[in-house]
Amino acid sequence: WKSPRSRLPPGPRPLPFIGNVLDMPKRYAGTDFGALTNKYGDMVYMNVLGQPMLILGSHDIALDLLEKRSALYSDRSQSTMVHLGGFDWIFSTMSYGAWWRRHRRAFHQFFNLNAVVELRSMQRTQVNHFLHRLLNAPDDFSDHIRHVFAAMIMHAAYGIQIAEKDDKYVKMAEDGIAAFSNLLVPGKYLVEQFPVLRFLPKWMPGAQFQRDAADATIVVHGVREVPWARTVESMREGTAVASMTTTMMEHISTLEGRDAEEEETIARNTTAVAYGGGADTTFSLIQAFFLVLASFPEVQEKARTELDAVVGPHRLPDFNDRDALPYVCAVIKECMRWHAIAPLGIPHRLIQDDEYRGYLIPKGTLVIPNIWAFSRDERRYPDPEAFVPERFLKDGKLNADITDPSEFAFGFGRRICPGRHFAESSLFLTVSSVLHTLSVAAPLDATGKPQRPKVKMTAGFVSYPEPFKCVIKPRAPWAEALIRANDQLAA
Ligand code: HEM
Repeated sequence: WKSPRSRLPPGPRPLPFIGNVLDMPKRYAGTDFGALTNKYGDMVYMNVLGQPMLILGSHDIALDLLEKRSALYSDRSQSTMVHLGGFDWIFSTMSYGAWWRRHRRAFHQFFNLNAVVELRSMQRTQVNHFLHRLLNAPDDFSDHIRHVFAAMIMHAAYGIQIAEKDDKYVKMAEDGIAAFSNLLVPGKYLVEQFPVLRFLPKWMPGAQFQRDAADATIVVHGVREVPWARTVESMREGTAVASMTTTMMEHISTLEGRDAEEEETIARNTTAVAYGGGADTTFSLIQAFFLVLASFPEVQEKARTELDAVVGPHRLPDFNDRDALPYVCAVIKECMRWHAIAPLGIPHRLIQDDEYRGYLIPKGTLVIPNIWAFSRDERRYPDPEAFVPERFLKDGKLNADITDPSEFAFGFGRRICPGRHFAESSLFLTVSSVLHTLSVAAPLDATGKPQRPKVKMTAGFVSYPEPFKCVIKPRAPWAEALIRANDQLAA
């Protein structure tokens, strides 16, 4: 016979009242949780202020629980602050159930593998603008990366063409992400542990959370209502560009009563979620890609040899070239492995007691896949801190025996990222076009020696490389001419 506690997976001993609060990550969550995995094994159980948590240090266990048992492991924890701040329409935070499923289905309709093909010509136009901006103002590369993915998503969701600078819709969406992240800072709001506090009136001392939540609700309006209303208005005027919003509105116009009302709510919610889910994540990966180029010059050399042979100097690479560009594809895979964009994914919540490998996993446990640790698994990826695209290749082709990082970077099971096909096509076009036309190098110091940027990633739900400098130039006169010929952006 084993006591219930000894049947739980191993983990650090909890302290009275606070449990394992002191064992929570202090800096970069991937490495801090990775250290617990090294000590206790691939399943680490903790209890933080009454909330059970299970940290998964192995990709195989994540697949066993979050994919094979996804009927049990697809819920999310509910946050009082997200609710009070008016953000509970974001379906990535919704409980597992019929309402979430309807959102997910609506979203999937526009971003599934076949549907994203429709978005390719828009992506092409945006990447051409991006190359042109890099040519005109190379030092602002980080702003251009943010702009290109913001432009793609605003176009796909609303048919809105954003301004070159200080776009008001992008500003609203960014404010929304900031307000949402602020509400979710771990440990910031006591009301998360003691939901009864939500009844404190706003003016009471200690009710700052009420005021913060009220401020957030104002931002929500900008994210969810303003771009939507603008597109509906342009539909009335007959000037709307085809988008997720116009297609959904056309369908809604065939419905009546409650059906129409519910579908419209779902449509507003899913269009507004696209920016929050997609802009930061893709930005983070391309930022890491530029860091790689400035840090490992040999990668560019090898990619160019492949691109010169397959694409040549008279055109830009396109989606149809993907199969003929295994090295470029391996660079993208290695970027996704080397830099864990969402190091802990989004935790899944277990809806009933479960047993796995002889351990009890209690109902309500938050299961956290340590995606960063999966990407550092030395059995799969020897010398994991090195940037080696060749690890994905065998005899000049992609090697199907090596785990593709997109099998864990986008999460798991029924909650797997529904924007992954769109993300992957955006990444391919951006990476291949930059490699084909531009040279990205480390800045030189006073003695003319390259100053390789420091590789440091930010902590947080989405992790980015810390700001760095690089020198961007056209790789040859033909490349500059090609960029200018393919894009009419004002100089
Ligand atoms: C490289 C880019 C991206 C990465 C690494 C990424 C990663 C993730 C991860 C790890 C999750 C959590 C999955 C889970 O719970 O197991 C997720 C969920 C989600 N992602 Fe992405 N994502 C990316 C791009 C996008 C894009 C472009 C969109 C939208 C167009 C998007 C929309 C979403 C949404 C809506 C969810 C919530 C799904 C749900 O809870 O049902 N993501 N993503």
